[in-house]
Order: sequence, then C-alpha cells, then structure tokens
Amino acid sequence: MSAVTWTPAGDGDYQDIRYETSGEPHAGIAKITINRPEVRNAFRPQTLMEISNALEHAREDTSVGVVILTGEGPLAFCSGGDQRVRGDTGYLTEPGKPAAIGRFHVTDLQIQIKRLPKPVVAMVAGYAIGGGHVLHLVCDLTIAADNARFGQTGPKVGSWDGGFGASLLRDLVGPKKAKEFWLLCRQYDAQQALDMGLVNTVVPLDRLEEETVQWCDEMLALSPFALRLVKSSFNAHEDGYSGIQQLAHDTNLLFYASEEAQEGREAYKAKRAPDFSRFPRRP
Ligand SMILES: CC(C)(COP(=O)(O)OP(=O)(O)OC[C@H]1O[C@@H](n2cnc3c(N)ncnc32)[C@H](O)[C@@H]1OP(=O)(O)O)[C@@H](O)C(=O)NCCC(=O)NCCSC(=O)c1cc(O)c2ccccc2c1O
Repeated sequence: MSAVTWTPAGDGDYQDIRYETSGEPHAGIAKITINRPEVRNAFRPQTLMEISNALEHAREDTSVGVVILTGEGPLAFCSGGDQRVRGDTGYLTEPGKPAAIGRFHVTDLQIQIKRLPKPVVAMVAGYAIGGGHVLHLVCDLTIAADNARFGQTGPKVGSWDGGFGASLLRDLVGPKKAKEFWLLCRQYDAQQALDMGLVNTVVPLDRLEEETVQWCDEMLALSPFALRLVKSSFNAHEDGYSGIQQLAHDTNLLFYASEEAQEGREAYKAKRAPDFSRFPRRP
C-alpha cells in the first residue's frame, strides 16, 4: 500500500491532540491522535474538549468519510482519566483552583462518537485502559497492534463506568467476562481481545496504521448514506429512545429529498392545501 500523507486540519491550535486529514490516494480519512505520551495518553478535560472539536470538524467536512481515533506512540492508545486532575467532584479544568468544580467531559464525548454519522475506528497500540478502554468500546471498529493491552482499572482507583463501559462491554464479550473485567481489573492481551470479540483484528505493531487505513479505504468505497444508516441501526438497539430518534431522523433526511415531502413544504409556503393524491399508498 502506498504511504499516507497526513495534513494538519481543524482549528490547528490544539494542545493535547493532533487532528489531521489524509491526502490522495487515501483521501477521506480524518485522524485524531491523543498526544500526551508522557502519561500514556491519559485524558484531561482539555483533551476531551479538543477531541470533541476535532470530531465536529470531521463531521462537517464533507471530504471526510471515516475517522481514526488513536494515541501517540507505541505504548498507549489511552490510559483513561488523568488522575492528577481528578478532583472530588469530577475532573477539573483548573486543578490548582481551590473551588474548582469538576465534571465528566467524557460522557458527552462518548455519545458524540456514537452519534457521529461516519464510522469511527479505534487504532490501538499499547494500553487501552480505564476510560481509555471505554473510548475504544464506543468506536465502531477496533484495529489492535499485537502489543495492545486492554482492561478496566476503575475499582483500583475508586471509580467505574457503569454506562457504556458496562453495557457495550457486556454486549461484546458477554456478562460473565464483562464482570470479570470490572471485578478483577485484569489486563488482556491483543490475542485474548480478538478471541473474545473485543477487537476486529490484530496486526504487527509496524503494520497498524497501514491495516487501519486499508479498512478505512474499504469503507470509503461504500455508500456513505448506507454506512450512516448501518451505524444508526445499531444505535437504535443500543441507545433506546435516543438511538431510535437518530435512526428515525436519518430516514427523515431521505424523505426530505422526495417529491412527496416537498409537496407538503411547497403547499405550506404557497398557502394552499397540499395535494398528495399522486403519491402511492404503498402496500
Ligand atoms: C496505563 C498503565 C497500565 C501503563 O503502565 P506503564 O508501566 O507502561 O507506565 P507507568 O504506569 O509507569 O506510566 C507512565 C507515566 O504515565 C503516568 N500515567 C499513566 N496513566 C495515567 C493516568 N490515567 N493519569 C495520570 N497519569 C498517568 C504514570 O503516573 C507515569 O508517570 P511518571 O511521572 O511516574 O512517569 C498504567 O500507567 C496505569 O495503570 N495507569 C492508570 C490507569 C487508570 O487507572 N486510569 C484511570 C481509570 S478511571 C477513568 O479513566 C475514568 C474516567 C472518566 O472520565 C470517567 C467518567 C465517568 C465515570 C467513570 C470514569 C472513569 O472511571
């Protein structure tokens, strides 16, 4: 496969991430890299706000069809919340400030990844641990390097993610195994992760990006709207009413392009009664 050229994109002044888009012949991919290798790519609120901003760019950019989420370097995808800025009320944007009020910025980000109408691929080298493990869970696909290690640490550090960290993990590996993750806080290697259905494939570390880009290229050759509906179809099951809402509104997008929907709009604007008589009552 020919090499990929990555060009900085988005707002450009990110501190904690890199946001890049791919050039020809692999155009159509946006790559978000958590760039805090000194703490195994742990995220602080700033990191999550920047990922969110980059995802919004990827969403609005019609030349982008697929997003890769990854971590800088071979040692970690992400080690979860930066414990140095964890306060008594959540994670802090201004940790030095005595009255700082924390929150969980990751809650909205997890939902944003699931809602993004383009596939998001986790490209995992090294550790995907704690909240970093949940980040790969919410991605649509996971391509793992052979040095990848997966696990939850919550009960070790006085935390847990009972949201997607429990439900999506249970869906992927089954309830007993998911509880094992959380109750024992063990780590699992890439082959174990593949065997339990946690990742899509495992490749040698030096082929990780090449393989991930190949998967992205395959998706980029497919119908973008069909991919969007595939993603929202899974959300409809997983996310309850909000998942159904997403799938339903995606079908509205299609319906708006029809003459039947346009007749309703045009009649309203012309202040006349709509005439739907020429449209079939489908059996
Ligand atoms: C990831 C590791 C297994 C890697 O081990 P390794 O031996 O390779 O490296 P070191 O341990 O020496 O780490 C190098 C360096 O990085 C620092 N570091 C690593 N991870 C973090 C971190 N998460 N926060 C801060 N700093 C980190 C480490 O201290 C070293 O620094 P030096 O200065 O000593 O060089 C191992 O590092 C590890 O186990 N890390 C901790 C993993 C962890 O427990 N993460 C937090 C889990 S809780 C969480 O993520 C979480 C986040 C949320 O936003 C939530 C929201 C809502 C509900 C729940 C949430 C939640 O649980």
